[in-house]
Amino acid sequence: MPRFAANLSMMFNEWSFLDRFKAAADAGFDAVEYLFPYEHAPEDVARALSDNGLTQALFNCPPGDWGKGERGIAALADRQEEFRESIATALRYAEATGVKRLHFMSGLADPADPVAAARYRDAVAFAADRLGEKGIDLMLEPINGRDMPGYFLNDFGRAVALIEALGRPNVKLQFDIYHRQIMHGDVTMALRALLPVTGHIQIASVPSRNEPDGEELNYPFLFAELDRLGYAGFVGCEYRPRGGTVEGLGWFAPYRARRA
Ligand SMILES: O=C(O)[C@@H](O)C(=O)CO
Ligand SMILES: [Mg+2]
Repeated sequence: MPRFAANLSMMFNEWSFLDRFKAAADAGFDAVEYLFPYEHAPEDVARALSDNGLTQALFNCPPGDWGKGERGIAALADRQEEFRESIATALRYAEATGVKRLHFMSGLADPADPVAAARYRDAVAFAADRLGEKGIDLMLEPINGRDMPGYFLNDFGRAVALIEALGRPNVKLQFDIYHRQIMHGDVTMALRALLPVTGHIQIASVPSRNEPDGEELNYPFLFAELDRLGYAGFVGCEYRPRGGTVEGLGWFAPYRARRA
């Protein structure tokens, strides 16, 4: 059975960030993920995890100035120093939370620009080395251009080609099924082909990005397929509930972990 991680950036928004951990545990999750923890001290995040018996599945490195529209800085010109600092910051939170995988966003840049491509590749190699020293995997996540117009890493094939070209065992694919379906479709065959390089999976219905309980994709089939493939990682529930988060957890009932 897949091990689900509640995404606290999208789910449980009825609670303040640090209270979402308890809400997720009460709902039956034993792992959480989110975009960014950086508005909170590392020790406060660590306490929210340990108080509620939760495992930190994943979070993102700082993305540049999110409020001004930045979506990562890895492929951007003249941001190398800030990028390196962002990795150091993320590693401080990784040490506090015990997370074993981190994702950093590529940024908004033309994928055909050779300078952006070289910067991104250098950034991945640099971060892979820093994370590898701590036993942490680096996730590369292709994101669809409808949700994030102008995003550099907007193609699964390109992400996998880079992972294979770099040949570093701790650089892996973040396979967000929602993005995959919008960008390329053929989800099941892609899971079968790419599972060896996949380090994290995320889910949502398509096209609404709500609960994974209908619309274009048959999630019960895909969850069974992950079991058939022997996927042992986390499945991040990165969806926006249609209404109340708890009220929308009907899809989760058959998979809910038994909690004391
Ligand atoms: O799919 C997404 O949007 C996220 O996983 C992410 O990291 C960037 O927004
Ligand atoms: Mg995602």
